[in-house]
Amino acid sequence: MTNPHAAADGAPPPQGPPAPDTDACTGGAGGNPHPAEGRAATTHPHPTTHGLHAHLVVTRPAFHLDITLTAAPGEVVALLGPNGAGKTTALRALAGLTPLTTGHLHLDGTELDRTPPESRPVGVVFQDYLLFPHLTALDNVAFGPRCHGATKTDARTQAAAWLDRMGLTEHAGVKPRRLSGGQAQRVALARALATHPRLLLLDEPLAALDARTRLDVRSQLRRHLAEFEAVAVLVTHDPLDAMVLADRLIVIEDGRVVQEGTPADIARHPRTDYIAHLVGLNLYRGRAADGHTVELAAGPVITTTEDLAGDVFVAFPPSAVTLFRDRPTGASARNLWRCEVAGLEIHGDQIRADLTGELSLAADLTTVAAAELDLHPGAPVWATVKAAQTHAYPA
Ligand SMILES: Nc1ncnc2c1ncn2[C@@H]1O[C@H](COP(=O)(O)OP(=O)(O)OP(=O)(O)O)[C@@H](O)[C@H]1O
Repeated sequence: MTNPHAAADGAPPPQGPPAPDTDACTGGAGGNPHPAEGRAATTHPHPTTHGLHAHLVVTRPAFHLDITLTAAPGEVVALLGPNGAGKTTALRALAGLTPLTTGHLHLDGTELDRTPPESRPVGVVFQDYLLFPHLTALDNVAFGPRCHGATKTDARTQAAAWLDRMGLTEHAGVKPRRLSGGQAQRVALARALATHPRLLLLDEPLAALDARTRLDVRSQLRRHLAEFEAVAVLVTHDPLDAMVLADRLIVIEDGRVVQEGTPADIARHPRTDYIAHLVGLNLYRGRAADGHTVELAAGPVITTTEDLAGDVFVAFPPSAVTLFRDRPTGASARNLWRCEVAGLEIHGDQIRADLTGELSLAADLTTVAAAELDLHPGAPVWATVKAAQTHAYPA
């Protein structure tokens, strides 16, 4: 983690910085962990409201990012998306490390488009923390305030208070190599917050932690973010991090926003295969023909309980699917499809069967049921889903 107050917070470049100390902050000497791709410096006041208002356009030979991003002070927004979607590019553009090809970036009414990273009121926590290896936890945190003009004593007093808030007082004199992943992550967060940023950027902040530590740090981070009064933008691959930490999710695919909303809304109404997969739902797009019947483009029909017209999505969880080896007779489910097992994998304490055929879908069943049905790749099966267990909504 570091702060792209770059020079100001003086985080080290990843490949190993010159050794700064808390007195060594001289506007750029500290080094930026992710060198800016170039920009001139100016800050223009702009009469927009508080918070973040950004239209980020970055064009590269093989990639085009074009997203609009707004967030109110106190709001935590997660950028979620598959590899290569443009999340990091968006974060770097917000930090000033990647220049905008076009668009704008306003924070609390000030235009930052051309403000260099070290002059932006922005704090960044990177997934690999990027703490100065030769400075103690206290001096890592004190570096930001020191660069903002605090005396050495003041900077250290502020840093001590931040470490205390993070529950790290007893580690204040420890160098990063002697900190656990979770502790280093909290020092990194303290270092970003110690400069009182108006925009906090977190790049996969929990990715480097093992599962157990991740659980603890996730709940601590949630608490700190709840207390943070400015805008926080989080980049993650992990839907759980996004759901737990963010007030609002912005899903990016191929450089564009494909869906935006509260975690609950996105989990219930996924609009792309990527999101449906993330939240563990089977998702189809079709046309509601007579209210309760949705005709899928690929052929089959799904019966739902919702009364809709026009283009719709239909979703249902793998746990709603019941499998039979022989065609069921007198089954109450109105949705019945002839399928074949394409693959089987352990999914928690269940077996997940991937099915192809009249409809492609995932079905969850117990290991006992899988054994009784003698499921194996290539096995023919009948899949049923009750209409009441499907959920349809306008596309
Ligand atoms: N400095 C760069 N120069 C040229 N292309 C780049 C650069 N950085 C990223 N890209 C490309 O831009 C696209 C978006 O990358 P980006 O890292 O923003 O995606 P991401 O959503 O953060 O992905 P991941 O989750 O894998 O980190 C990718 O195609 C990537 O290869």
